[in-house]
Amino acid sequence: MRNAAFEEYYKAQDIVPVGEWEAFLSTLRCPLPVTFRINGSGKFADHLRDKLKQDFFAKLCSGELVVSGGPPVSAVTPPRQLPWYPNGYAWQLEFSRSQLRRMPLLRDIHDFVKHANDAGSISRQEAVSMVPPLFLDVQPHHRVLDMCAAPGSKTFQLLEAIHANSRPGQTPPGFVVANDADFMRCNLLTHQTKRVCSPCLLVTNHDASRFPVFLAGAPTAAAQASAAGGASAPPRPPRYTVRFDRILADVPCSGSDLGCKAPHSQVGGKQLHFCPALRLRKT
Ligand SMILES: C[S@@+](CC[C@H](N)C(=O)[O-])C[C@H]1O[C@@H](n2cnc3c(N)ncnc32)[C@H](O)[C@@H]1O
Repeated sequence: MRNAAFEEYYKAQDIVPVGEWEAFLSTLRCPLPVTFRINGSGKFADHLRDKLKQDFFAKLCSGELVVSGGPPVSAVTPPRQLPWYPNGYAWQLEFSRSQLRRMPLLRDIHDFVKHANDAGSISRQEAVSMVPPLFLDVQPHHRVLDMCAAPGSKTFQLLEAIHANSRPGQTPPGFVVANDADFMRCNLLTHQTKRVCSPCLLVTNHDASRFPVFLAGAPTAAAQASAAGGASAPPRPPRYTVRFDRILADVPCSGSDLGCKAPHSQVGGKQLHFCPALRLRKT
């Protein structure tokens, strides 16, 4: 896992002290642990968390492991609950491939997580990616704009916050506008977020640097009466510009092949990978 161009690029950024260079590289080479989040909007979320703990993780910690054939495998790192994530819904698993192959209980856990992910009751998501929506402290009445939203793991969390504490069948007053400049990725975004089954979501396909102004009309008494089958021609409600209470701009990483969909800047013949309009760059 060496890439001369990558190293040259990062050295040129001058962000890693010389004495920490090797530690920096070896940290980058460590495989990421599997992390996942139980989807809090599902009505079985607590049940799922307890099942994982009791049926799988408790057995793992009590050493009930059968190893099938071959040389002994290294000790398994116990699953770790991410302590900062609410309700004990986020977990981290660190199994190597050989452990997974040789230990039936680990295989069962792996399959369970995979199927629960396919069914929409959990989401595989990196731990760092779970953090921004938590910091936004979204409340059910908030109007939220997720500017660069696809494939939608953070949108999912934002919607969960909008629906927090709502009773079954109740529609919260807030909403999330999830936007992405890439049409195909908007498709992915719709697929991912439809698992929340929320009427409080609008998916849009715009360049976030030229995001259109949203107009809304306050429902007048006449309009409400009309909707209820009363008056025939309600007057047009006054228009106002929608202001968002929370905005998430999860702009593309500088090294990501997703790239910015706004025009790139050219400096000295080199293309700069950042969103000029968003004035943000993520490394
Ligand atoms: C880091 S990803 C977003 C990940 C997403 N927030 C999540 O948690 O699943 C960045 C996204 O920004 C989109 N994008 C790039 N340039 C954009 C622009 N000018 N306006 C809106 N979206 C843009 C890309 O298509 C990509 O889907």
